[in-house]
Amino acid sequence: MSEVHVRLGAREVLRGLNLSLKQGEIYSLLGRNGTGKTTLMRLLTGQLRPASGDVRVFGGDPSREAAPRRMMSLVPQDIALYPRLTVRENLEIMAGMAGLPKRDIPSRVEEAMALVQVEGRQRDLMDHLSGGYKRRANIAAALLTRPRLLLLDEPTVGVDIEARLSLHRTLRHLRDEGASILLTTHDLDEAKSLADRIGVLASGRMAEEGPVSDILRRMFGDRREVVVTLSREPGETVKSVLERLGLASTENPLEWTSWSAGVEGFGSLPAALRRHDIDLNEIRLREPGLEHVLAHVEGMHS
Ligand SMILES: Nc1ncnc2c1ncn2[C@@H]1O[C@H](COP(=O)(O)OP(=O)(O)OP(=O)(O)O)[C@@H](O)[C@H]1O
Repeated sequence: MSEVHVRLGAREVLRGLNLSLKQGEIYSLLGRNGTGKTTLMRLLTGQLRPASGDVRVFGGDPSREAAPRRMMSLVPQDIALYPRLTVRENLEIMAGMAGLPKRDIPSRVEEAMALVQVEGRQRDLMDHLSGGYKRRANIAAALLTRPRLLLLDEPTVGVDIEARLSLHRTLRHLRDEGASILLTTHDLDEAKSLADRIGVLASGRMAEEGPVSDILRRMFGDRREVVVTLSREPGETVKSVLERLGLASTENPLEWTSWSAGVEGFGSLPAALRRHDIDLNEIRLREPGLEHVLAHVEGMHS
């Protein structure tokens, strides 16, 4: 999509957004609540049309043509299956609703269940499944049509670690088979380990985009976060000394941070802290991560 503008009510949610997904990649969309991640998904599924700009999926306009819509599947956050039917019954019904030929339904259901490893629970009622298995079944429903583009809205919220790892394996497998995968997540570890590229939405545009390691290098270079942990909560005098030394407070009153000039170390900071008799518990260097990228982006757009 290019130069996409969307207004919802009085809010201009997207303001000139550009996004291009590659074949065979996992792209993770990050951003604060309300930055427009769900809106972007609704544009791709054709449920919403931009006020201006262009949305193309496999060359077609998903809001006007059925062909691009048939090549994609959306996994919504809420479980969209019947609670009083079994996993298999649900998938058979969904396959019929998706318009698959009757003779293909049993094999497609088997295939989808195998992809998310839910075969062992196929005779269980949806209602009786754990959150993780419900999520797997929901994803299986999206895979029945063998989509070339898979959209997932926060797919691992509230699922246990086993289901999360299983889902990651499934998504990597689909990616390796050539599908494009776009997912939203607030879990930064997930984005880092899973995504080939991330995009950070802020102020209606993609504020940062690329492989995580490239963004970190571009944004922070060799710099490391210096984390100073005090032995006891600082009074006003100590606080002003810490601030003069270039340290910023964090949510933890004992923890103060700044940025090093490079990988070398702390510079003159330990000596300066000693000189001011500040009770130090620990001082360490932390590699910047996605949480720093988000804080940086949000700082620039707040
Ligand atoms: N129908 C609507 N009318 C007016 N404003 C809307 C409407 N739908 C959504 N919004 C607003 O548009 C903004 C973007 O919403 P969207 O759901 O796309 O955000 P999001 O990034 O998916 O949020 P979250 O992370 O909470 O899921 C929000 O501020 C939301 O309040």
